[in-house]
Amino acid sequence: MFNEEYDVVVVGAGHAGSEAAAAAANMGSKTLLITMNLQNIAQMSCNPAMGGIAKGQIVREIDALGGYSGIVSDTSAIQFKMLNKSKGPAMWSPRVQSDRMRFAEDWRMLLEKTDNLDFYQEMVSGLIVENHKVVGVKTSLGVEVRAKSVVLTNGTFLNGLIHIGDKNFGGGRAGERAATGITEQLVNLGFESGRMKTGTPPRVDGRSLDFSKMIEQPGDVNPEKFSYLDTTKPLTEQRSCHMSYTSELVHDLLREGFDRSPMFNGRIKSVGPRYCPSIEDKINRFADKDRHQLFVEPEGWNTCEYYINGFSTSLPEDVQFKALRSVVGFENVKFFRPGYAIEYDYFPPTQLKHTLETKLVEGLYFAGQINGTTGYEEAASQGLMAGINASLKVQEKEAFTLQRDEAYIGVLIDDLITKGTEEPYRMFTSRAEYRTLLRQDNADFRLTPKGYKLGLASEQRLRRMEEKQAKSEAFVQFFRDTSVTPEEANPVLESKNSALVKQQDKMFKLYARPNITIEDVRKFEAVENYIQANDLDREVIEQTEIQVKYAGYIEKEKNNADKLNRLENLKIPADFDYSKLKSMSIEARQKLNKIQPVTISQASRISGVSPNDISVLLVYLGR
Ligand SMILES: Cc1cc2nc3c(=O)[nH]c(=O)nc-3n(C[C@H](O)[C@H](O)[C@H](O)COP(=O)(O)OP(=O)(O)OC[C@H]3O[C@@H](n4cnc5c(N)ncnc54)[C@H](O)[C@@H]3O)c2cc1C
Repeated sequence: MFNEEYDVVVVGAGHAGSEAAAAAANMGSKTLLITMNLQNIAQMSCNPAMGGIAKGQIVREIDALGGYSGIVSDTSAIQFKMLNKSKGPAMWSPRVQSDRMRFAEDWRMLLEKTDNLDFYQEMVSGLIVENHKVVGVKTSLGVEVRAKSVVLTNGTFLNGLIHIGDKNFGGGRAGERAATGITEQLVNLGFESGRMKTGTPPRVDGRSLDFSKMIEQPGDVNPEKFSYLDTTKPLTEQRSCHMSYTSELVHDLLREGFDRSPMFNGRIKSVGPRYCPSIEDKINRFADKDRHQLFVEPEGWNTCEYYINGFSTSLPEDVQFKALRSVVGFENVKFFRPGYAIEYDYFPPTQLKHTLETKLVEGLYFAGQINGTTGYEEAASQGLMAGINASLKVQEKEAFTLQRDEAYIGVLIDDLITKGTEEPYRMFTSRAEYRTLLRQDNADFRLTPKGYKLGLASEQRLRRMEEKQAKSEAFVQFFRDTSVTPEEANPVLESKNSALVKQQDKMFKLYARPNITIEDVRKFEAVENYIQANDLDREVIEQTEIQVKYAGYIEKEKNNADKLNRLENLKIPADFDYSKLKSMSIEARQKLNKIQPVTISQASRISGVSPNDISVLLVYLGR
């Protein structure tokens, strides 16, 4: 392999790297995945869980395009929950608790079964760049591998520095060494880099916990799953999580270590994820709160290791231990691993194009935490897009990007490259202006045809999606066409305190009422007969319900998106020099020159660029 030239070399086999390698190889590119430790492929560095609010939608999107994260999330799940089920379907977010070891193993097995993919365990210490074009990588042992494109997915490893209390040491993750060389070389090549930080809670021995004192958190009664393929199945058995609380006493014990906290004594200077604060940060910032929730999450089917969600900390280990022993149910707790914080290098993502290719070095792509994001799902989706585009570039095909109204992945990448990020970026539903369109139930409709066209999504995947679409459309039409008599409708309506009908009416109208559910309309003989005769499954029924109840909202959002897309089609010439637009604000000129937006719409999303600046640009471009 040392003498071979690869189409795509992926550096790092975390969530981003694994998806990137799978995508490139599945699209027919000769791919090499180089990572520091082949035992830790797709290792979950922090909590053993996939999905959650907005992140669950991303996993569904990855799956719909033909990535592996959804499949592995299903095969390694120990508990499933559909979050936000009491809200509208745009907010429904699937989440699984995962078997950490199985997750990594299943990923590795899937990758090993992937054609065109080679593996190599070593640290990449530099890139080979000729005339602003990447042509390969160098490893710390001095091995040189030639490549037509390179995807960097180094996660938290670049000059990683781990902190526990007043101790710190180099590392990319506890027990794994940091990666050196790459940042320094990229900075010499003209890249801007920064530092971010994140943290993780202690892991404990479940045999030392008293679960009878905690509140049980079981999974859903009717669990669903991530993958649209029928090769994975919903769970038939699940493991529960538990909940406990910190207390004033726990907070006082934690405060005893504040003078040795790297967060408070100036040792950690970089910014951490705002929405995943450490326990010391929560006590400090929300001093009026006398308790904080802790979720006690099993790390797998068979292990007794537990993850203490909500207790992320870099306080000294003795302080962590003493405080945790004062939590109800934790009186005899034994530690597996203490919590810690880590600082690492990242590269502000405004240095990237929509394809995740760097603007400075041709053929070089960045994906995952290296771009300033946080989270497995955010990383995996970027990896998928970088792998796809690296492959397309080598094959001299048109680039593949997703727009903001097409996918959360489109929102994520557009936000990163247009606005940049000063703190670890995580996805939220509120970041998507078209979230009614970007639901977890329809990611296959939105993306599987695109994935199929790319050669990533299989024929089987496409057929399943087409069948679901045809069946749900026909069922919606059935409700539009079929009437129900007052005799049949009124007992059902009365039971739901819904206004009665005086004459025959279309079922669609009744079903569209907010408090009338599928269980209610199934009481009409014609509906139940239709379901049985057409063998409709849960997915088709759910899809139909959404189409009936939310048709108006969906239509409105589609119209808004269409309006935006008109602006999206107004292209700006490449390397446009904004300094000549003197009537534009200086800030806008500087930012536009730096980011080089591709369309007027993208330009309008850059912070510091006002509607007035956009008008100046439109006039100049003769619009
Ligand atoms: C302590 C800690 C706490 C975290 N807390 C949270 C949290 O609370 N919430 C959250 O959403 N996310 C959290 N994360 C982040 C989450 O783990 C990442 O977002 C996600 O794993 C990023 O995926 P990635 O693929 O970009 O990188 P990683 O998963 O970090 O994978 C990087 C891979 O690249 C390899 N690698 C790196 N450099 C080289 C090199 N030079 N040569 C060869 N291989 C290399 C590594 O061995 C590793 O396999 C935390 C991470 C850590 C370490």
